[in-house]
Order: sequence, then structure tokens, then C-alpha cells
Amino acid sequence: MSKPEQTAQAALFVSSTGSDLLANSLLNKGTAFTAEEREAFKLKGLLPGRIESLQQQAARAYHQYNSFSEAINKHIYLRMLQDANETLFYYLLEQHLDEMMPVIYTPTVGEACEQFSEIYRRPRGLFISYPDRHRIKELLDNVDHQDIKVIVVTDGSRILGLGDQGAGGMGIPIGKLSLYTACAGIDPAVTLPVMLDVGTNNPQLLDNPLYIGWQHKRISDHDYDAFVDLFIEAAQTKWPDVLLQFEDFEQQKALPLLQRYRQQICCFNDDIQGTASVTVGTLLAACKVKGEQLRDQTLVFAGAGSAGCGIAEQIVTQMQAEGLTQAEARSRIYMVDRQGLLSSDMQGLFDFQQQLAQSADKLKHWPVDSTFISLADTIKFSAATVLIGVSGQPGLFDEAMVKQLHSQCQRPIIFPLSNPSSRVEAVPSDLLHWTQGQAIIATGSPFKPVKLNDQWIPIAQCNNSYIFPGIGLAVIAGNIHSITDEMLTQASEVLAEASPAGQSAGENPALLPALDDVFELSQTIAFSVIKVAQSQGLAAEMDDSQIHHAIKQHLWRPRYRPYQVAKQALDQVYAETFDNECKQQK
Ligand SMILES: NC(=O)C1=CN([C@@H]2O[C@H](COP(=O)(O)OP(=O)(O)OC[C@H]3O[C@@H](n4cnc5c(N)ncnc54)[C@H](OP(=O)(O)O)[C@@H]3O)[C@@H](O)[C@H]2O)C=CC1
Ligand SMILES: CC(=O)C(=O)O
Ligand SMILES: [Mg+2]
Repeated sequence: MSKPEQTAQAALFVSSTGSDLLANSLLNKGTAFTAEEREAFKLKGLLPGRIESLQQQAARAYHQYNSFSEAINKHIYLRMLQDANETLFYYLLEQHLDEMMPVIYTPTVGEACEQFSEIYRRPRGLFISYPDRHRIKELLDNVDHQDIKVIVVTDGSRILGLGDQGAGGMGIPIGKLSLYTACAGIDPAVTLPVMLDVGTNNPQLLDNPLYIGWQHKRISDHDYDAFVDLFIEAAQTKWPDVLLQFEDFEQQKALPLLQRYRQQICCFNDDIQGTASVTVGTLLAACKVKGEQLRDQTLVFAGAGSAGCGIAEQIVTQMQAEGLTQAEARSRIYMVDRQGLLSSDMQGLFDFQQQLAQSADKLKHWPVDSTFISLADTIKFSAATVLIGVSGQPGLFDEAMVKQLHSQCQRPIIFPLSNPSSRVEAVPSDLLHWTQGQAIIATGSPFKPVKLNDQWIPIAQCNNSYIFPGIGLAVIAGNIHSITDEMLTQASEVLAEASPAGQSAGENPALLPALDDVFELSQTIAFSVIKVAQSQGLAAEMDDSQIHHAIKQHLWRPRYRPYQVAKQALDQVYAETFDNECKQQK
């Protein structure tokens, strides 16, 4: 019998025993409970006799994982493992992040959201339904671990590029928070996925007898706003320092919610700000490959929603940092939405779109019907060099458009960023074939390297998952009270610096660091973001070595800790952060 793995970590004081302990995913060690622990915690007989190490358990779990051929079944398996034993789940992810990230995150998480009601097994996170709006405090009190530091919240209204998924959208906060832990070492005990279940306008869900959510049309306007207010107030009262990540809210809600709450609670919108940060970082890396600057580019966006306008605004900031005036920067960015190229004389634009619209006077000189300027015409008459897809429309970038773009510049930058893979505007192999391998590509979901002329071309995954875990780590380790645009700009600079482009030779270097390096990268982002926060008076005062120490202190690693019986009826996994806070306050 091999010796079970124990680490040098301090013991945890645990009060649960027997099947309660085994049912607690944060504390459960399964067959890795030692002989002494089995005695002390009344586990004798509840587990098979053999005592295993974490590695042995992981080998079995990987074997089981591989017995499923379809990605959705692998997803279901991993989610069950997460609900049974989080240490083992994260250890397995650590060993196979490259392979498993597409299964717990995009693209498979999209399918999991669409089928959420059918594949639902065990509860995770908090569902706050509109009919419970007057009981939100009580619902928060029902969360079994009470020291929450990061919440990812959605209302399921725009899940990836898949539209309204109602309560099934919960798959996204669960997936995002898994990445907080896997990519930045955030303790899973301090994270909480939240679904604001305000109904759904998806007819299939309204008709589905298995639907797990509130089977009602979405509430809107004042009722919706008042409901979100109630949630924010309750969350902030209970967890004043919590970081709130808004995720996958539909276009008309995303920016207003951010604007309403960003001065009130430490929050950011991942689709607007996290996406802008990763995309500008990746664009900077792509420009390095071309030996140019971002200010030299002319950019066309397909999709003028949360992601598109968020990215565009950060490009304006970056171009200004590179020496352009704001007007010059804006004149280089063309936003094409469903109604064609946005121009200043269009009716019904949102404010955030209006400020990115091109001047109607300028467009008058284009030889096109100005009532609808198509994506193809915009690419051609703007003389674009960069094409970014955030429309959720599969196949939107066709061969003619891409060849036109290529005719205008030797190395076009093309980022079809829509998720999941089924919604991508063009697949990398087509883009490379249409441009004889000259396109510099990044996608939102993962794509395999493409073989062209005996050369393998890596495809970068430009996804906000490179950014938000590091931001979360910064907030927790640096005690940051508010997230500013400057912090996200800093994160994007760190990402660009870490890009292998510019460091390695060759025409097609990887644009972004490998997933294996993301854990380190998140710490570097966290450090830089804390420094910016300090300079803005928004973080704890610490010198550089204290910041590094604070970051290390907050890294949770999936390893079993030895357990001792607690005298009080409180499991230390929940209690120790309270203890630390009490000590700090003294
Ligand atoms: N890679 C990454 O990290 C991220 C990727 N994304 C992806 O980007 C996509 C968009 O997200 P988001 O901006 O939040 O969604 P939004 O709904 O806010 O924006 C999408 C926009 O695209 C427009 N659109 C629809 N069809 C077309 C078309 N044929 N041509 C041009 N525009 C069109 C929509 O118009 P209308 O409203 O009229 O339909 C809408 O304005 C999603 O697929 C999402 O998964 C988002 C965040 C991060
Ligand atoms: C990645 C992401 O946040 C999205 O597609 O919505
Ligand atoms: Mg999102």
C-alpha cells in the first residue's frame, strides 16, 4: 500500500464527520483520507480499505475521463468530479489544462448551458429568482461557505454567442470561476457563481418541461433594475469587499449596469473590459509581428455590441498613448453592426455606439449607398488592415472580404473572436488558405494549429480568460476597492509583454503565452495591477516584496492538507479567513 500524499501545509481544523464530510466537495479527500483521519472523522467503513495518493486518484479520474468520447460527456464528468472533490478536480486540471480547458470552458460550456436543464445533477452556486426578490438576504445566508471574495454573476440573457439561455446560463459563472482557481490559484471556497433568474424569452426553454429556471418571460425595465439593485445591495452588505464580475448580460444591460455600479461596488464587466484588455494585448503582439504599431492600423469591427465597443474604446486609449489625438484614433475605427457601418447620422444608436460612429460627412465620399454600408464595403473603402469579429455570426467573414483585406496589406490581422467555436466568423484554416498563410490570427475559442506548406501555424486564443483571473488575484491580494480602466490597460500591457511574438524568430510565432504559463502570468498581472491601484489610492499600502508575498499567500493549490478534529462546530476551511481578518483588525 503506498503512502498517501500529505503536504507540509498546516493542518486544517474540521468539525464535519462521516458522510457529511464526504459530501463536502471542499473538504472531501475520498480514498486519500489517512488511516488516522478515518478513525478521527468516523469514516471507517464508509470508504474502501485502500488508502490512495492524490496522484493515484487522479490517474483513475483521468482514465474515467478518457472513457467518454464526446466533449459534453467529459464536461458532465468533470463537473461531477468538481462537485464531489474539488482538490482532485483542480489537481486533474492542473495536470491537463491544455486538454481540459476547452471542456470546462468554451466551446463545450456553451453546449452545457444549452443543455443545462437536461444534464443538471447537483446544485452549485446561488440561483436568485425574481419571485424571491424580497428574500435575497436569506438566500445569501444559505450559502454554506460564508467568506465570499469573488462572485461571477449573469442573468443568462446573452450566453457566449448563443443568445438567451435563461437559468442554463449558470454554466458560465461556474466555468469562469473554475478558471479563477485553475489559472490564478483563487481558493474555490471564496468563490460564488450567481444566476439572477429573471425569466427567459427563449421559446424553447419556456416550452421545455425539464427547464430548471423560472418559466416566465423575462422581467424588464424598472422591475429588472429594482431587482438587480436588491441583489447588489444585499451582496455588498454581506460581503463589503467582494469582487463582482458581470458576465454575459445582453447588450442593452451590460454597460448601463457597469456604469450604475462601478462607483458603488468593486466590479467589472468581463465582456466589455476583460475582452478589451485581452484583445488590445493580443493586437499589440500582432503588431509586433508586423513590426508596426497599433496607431498604424485601420480597424473594422463586425459587431458593435458590448465586446466590440469595449475593445474599440480601449484601442482609442492605446492609440492616444502611441501619439494620436482622440479624433485621429476614432477615425481609424469602423464599427459594423447588423444595420451596417455605424455613421453619425444613424438613428437609434446606443450612446456607447454613437461615440464610435464614423462621421457621415466622411462617408458621403464613398461610392456606396449610404443607407446601408456593408461589412465588405467597409473593409474595402476604409482600406482596413485589421478585421475583428464579435458578432456571434458564424461564417460572416467570407473569402472575398478576406482577399480584399489581404490585397490592402501584406499581413492582415484577423481576429474572429465570437464564441463558442460554432459561432466563429471564419475558421483559421480558411483564413490562412485565403491569404496564403499571411493572416495573423487569434480566435475566441481554441483552434488547433493549422498546417500550411509543411509549416504548423499556432492559433492564439484571444479570450478574456487571460485577464480576469489575474484581476481577481490582484483584488484579493492587494485589497483593491475599485477596478479602473487603467488597471485593465496595465493587464493588457503585461499580456503583450509576455507574448512570444517579438521574442522568438519566425513569421508565425505564437501571439499569446501557452496555457502552461498562465498561472505565472496571472501573478505578474496581479502584481502590476496592484501597483496601478496603489498609485490611484485604491489598494493596500505595501512595498514590492510585500505585494509578492501577499500574492503568494493567496495562491490556493490543489493539494490535500492534514485534518485535525475541530473543537468548535465550524469547519476551518470556511473559518480561517475570518480568523485572519479578525487578527488583522486587532
Ligand atoms: N473572445 C472573447 O474573450 C470574447 C468573445 N465574445 C464573443 O463576442 C460575441 C459578441 O459578444 P457581445 O458583444 O457581448 O454581444 P452583443 O450582443 O452585445 O453584440 C453583438 C453585436 O453583433 C451584432 N450583429 C449581429 N449580427 C451581425 C452581423 N451580421 N453583422 C454585424 N454585426 C452583427 C449584434 O446586433 P443585434 O443586437 O442587432 O443582433 C450586436 O450589436 C459573442 O459571440 C461572444 O461570445 C464576447 C466576449 C469575450
Ligand atoms: C469569453 C466570453 O466571455 C464570452 O464569449 O462571452
Ligand atoms: Mg462572456
